[in-house]
Amino acid sequence: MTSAGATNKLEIKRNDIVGRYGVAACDLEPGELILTETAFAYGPKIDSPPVCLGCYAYIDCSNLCSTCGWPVCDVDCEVVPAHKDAECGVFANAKVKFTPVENTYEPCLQYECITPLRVLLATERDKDRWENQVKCMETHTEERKRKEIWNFNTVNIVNFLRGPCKLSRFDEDLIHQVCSILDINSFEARTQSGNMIRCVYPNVAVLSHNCVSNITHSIYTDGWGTPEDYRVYLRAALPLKKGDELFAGYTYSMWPTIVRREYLREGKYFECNCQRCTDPTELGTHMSTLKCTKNLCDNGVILSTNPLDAKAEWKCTHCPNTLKGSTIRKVFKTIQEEIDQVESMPQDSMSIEARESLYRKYRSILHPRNAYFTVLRISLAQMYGKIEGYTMDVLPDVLYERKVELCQQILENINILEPGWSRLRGITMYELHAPIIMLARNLYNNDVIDKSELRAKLMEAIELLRESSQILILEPENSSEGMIGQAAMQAYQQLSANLDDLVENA
Ligand SMILES: C[S@@+](CC[C@H](N)C(=O)[O-])C[C@H]1O[C@@H](n2cnc3c(N)ncnc32)[C@H](O)[C@@H]1O
Repeated sequence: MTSAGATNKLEIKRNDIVGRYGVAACDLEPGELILTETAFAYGPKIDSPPVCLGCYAYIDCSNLCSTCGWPVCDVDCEVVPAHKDAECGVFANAKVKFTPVENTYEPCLQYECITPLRVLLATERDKDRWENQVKCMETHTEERKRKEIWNFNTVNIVNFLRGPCKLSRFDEDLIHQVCSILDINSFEARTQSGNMIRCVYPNVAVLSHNCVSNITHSIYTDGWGTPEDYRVYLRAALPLKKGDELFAGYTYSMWPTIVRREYLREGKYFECNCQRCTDPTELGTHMSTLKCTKNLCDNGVILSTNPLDAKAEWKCTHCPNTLKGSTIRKVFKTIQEEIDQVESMPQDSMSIEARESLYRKYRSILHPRNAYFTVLRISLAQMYGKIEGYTMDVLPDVLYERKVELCQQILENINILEPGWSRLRGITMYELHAPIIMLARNLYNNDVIDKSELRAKLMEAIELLRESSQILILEPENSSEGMIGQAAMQAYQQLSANLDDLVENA
């Protein structure tokens, strides 16, 4: 298979269960580029609030494009090709103006048509790619016809584009097909404004899902809205052999099984039966596990009797206590809502305390390695050392120790759930190196460790920086991960060059 920028390292196969899927066409090293491609089209996500149609930043909608009358930041964003050469001309010709909205933070119905419209226009502009790569993408049309989304799209996208937008040249089936292609196959990309958009990559989207993926993808953003913007790079995360199936992760890997499977069933129309989903302990990570809270129970844990059935009972390993699958789902929903609330707070000392307080609150019911603790650990590990009042230079030893513990616990789960060169591994290793150095210095200054132990600790930090920079240096230079990669590389070089002096003069 070839396409502009693609390589010959991906072979596309087909079976009756998943349809098309991808395998390695040759042996691959971790970090090795498998393929790169531009997006066929990209634009706002479903349920997007009104964002600038040039750069996707949140806006108050007071500035409108002088050609079409839809929201943009300023004249620079008006002329971004992704907007100017797409919906701008359609809306201007049809005199379809943006209707002001009361709350600019709420999802805006008028925006639902933007990305489907961009894809429709791309079917005409890039006919070959549409015919050869995009038209054949999975749509799950029959299942979707039975769902609410079908009527929603008929009213808000099909009728709107064919009616007021005067685009009757696109027939109803094609518009529905495009909406389905977007829902089943889109990848999310972070724009320079920090907001997420969705992009269609026909080759990368061939990969099947597995809850333990073996590839990584990075999306490069220059922000100018050209076809090169949002180019994707697909890489191997692990050493892979020719013929090995390549698996993407369609869900957040740190969600528990019941939540991942629900997302895949509702949004991607399949039941995931991977090894991780089948195992009640999630490959020994205990991401779904709860503690038994029965008074007389001695250290029992609650596990699903059949993780492939959301309605199956959950049972204690040590006592007769049982719970319904629906009860567990409700517990997870409540915890997720509380975490979402904390995550919407400004990142300051209060939000650190709010996370620690959630951590304490759920200690009696969740297994120490449960997914929601991992989610809290990931943000806490990145906040200790950065947030005002908690910067590295002022943290007491006990909080260096807390940061080390958080990072090590995250890495234990990453080793199993995101093996190889994952971004989260790179970031966590970077976060871990600093408290190790600070603690080692303090321990040495207080005569708790000697020079050889100090050297060993510094070498541990150097190794973390080496691995972190190796992973993150592959990320786009202007992304937060890419910047951490550059900082890790610099710190690695400096620390390696000065190790002897640092130990001698400590
Ligand atoms: C992004 S597409 C992947 C490419 C698709 N197989 C094709 O033929 O175009 C996602 C769809 O592939 C199928 N799929 C992906 N991973 C799967 C899995 N682990 N088990 C079953 N079906 C899967 C589902 O139909 C899903 O909606």
